[in-house]
Amino acid sequence: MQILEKAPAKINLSLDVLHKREDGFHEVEMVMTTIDLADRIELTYKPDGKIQVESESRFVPNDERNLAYRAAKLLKDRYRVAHGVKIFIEKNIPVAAGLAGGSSDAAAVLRGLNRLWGLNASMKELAELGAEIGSDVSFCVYGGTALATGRGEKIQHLPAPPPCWVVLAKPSVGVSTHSIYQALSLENAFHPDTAAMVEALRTDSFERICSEVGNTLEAVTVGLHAEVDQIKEQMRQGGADAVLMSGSGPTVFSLVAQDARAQRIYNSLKGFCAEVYMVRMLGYRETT
Ligand SMILES: C[C@](O)(CO)[C@H](O)COP(=O)(O)OP(=O)(O)OC[C@H]1O[C@@H](n2ccc(N)nc2=O)[C@H](O)[C@@H]1O
Ligand SMILES: Nc1ncnc2c1ncn2[C@@H]1O[C@H](COP(=O)(O)OP(=O)(O)OP(=O)(O)O)[C@@H](O)[C@H]1O
Repeated sequence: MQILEKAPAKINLSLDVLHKREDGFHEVEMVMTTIDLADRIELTYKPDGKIQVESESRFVPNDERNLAYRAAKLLKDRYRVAHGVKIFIEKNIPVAAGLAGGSSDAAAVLRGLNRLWGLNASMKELAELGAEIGSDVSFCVYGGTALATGRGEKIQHLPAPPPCWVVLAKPSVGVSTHSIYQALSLENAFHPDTAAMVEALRTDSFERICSEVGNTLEAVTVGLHAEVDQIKEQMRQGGADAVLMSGSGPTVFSLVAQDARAQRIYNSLKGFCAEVYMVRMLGYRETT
């Protein structure tokens, strides 16, 4: 038996860091939404009880360090499952990019194995398990559009943004989320207006969404990788409606309403950056 799951990337429309907690994590307020740039996860039943991971990508580990493996192991242990699985990951989301690629793979494995192994766990239970793997996994279990608080694991669903193009470009550097949070100084940091972004989504206002995008971590990553600012400037000059770095970066995305303008920004970045994508928002969540 085989099950296919799509594992979409996320972007942070806004990301505010409030303070550092005693457990070392930071309290955040993030508005996240999924986009149509996705890994494809193939789950094949294995009767021998083993978990095996395969991927053709040279950037992800094919062993227990893979977040997809960790998701399968957690589910197997917690639900005392005797079955096994072969997990094949078709990697399309750039790695260490601020797009939650690994987290989304883990979430897709939780959703897919729930079906393959017939566990009948609710989405809420899967999201709670996901939080044990990483801060972005709970959001990725549902996908769609949400306000994420706590360290990112407390999810409140929001309406999908109005349809538009998302043009993304990743500079050729990888970024460690841990080191960006470590380098953040909250004195004089920029704080986006989360409530205003939530309101913009609730009132379905593309203009307000565009004027409220903001990310506390952006200045830290820009300080380390000037390419991030160069890409932002190029997108602005191309006429993007909004431009922001996603997560801890270094990927920069722009929101563009007009088809021709999105295509022009995409073409202009292609000559400058190896990894450029032009995709639609997904916005809607998993409901089963
Ligand atoms: C940057 C974002 O991707 C934005 O969506 C998330 O905040 C990070 O999510 P993630 O990659 O799933 O993060 P985790 O794997 O849980 O944590 C990686 C590292 O980031 C730091 N971290 C992460 C989340 C958070 N709220 N505070 C933190 O300080 C911690 O140092 C942690 O060791
Ligand atoms: N299935 C996976 N896909 C991608 N990376 C993985 C996976 N499993 C483990 N990793 C490791 O996790 C690290 C971060 O990868 P990932 O692509 O999830 O980062 P990210 O896009 O910055 O995520 P986030 O936005 O959640 O911070 C990489 O160094 C990679 O080796």
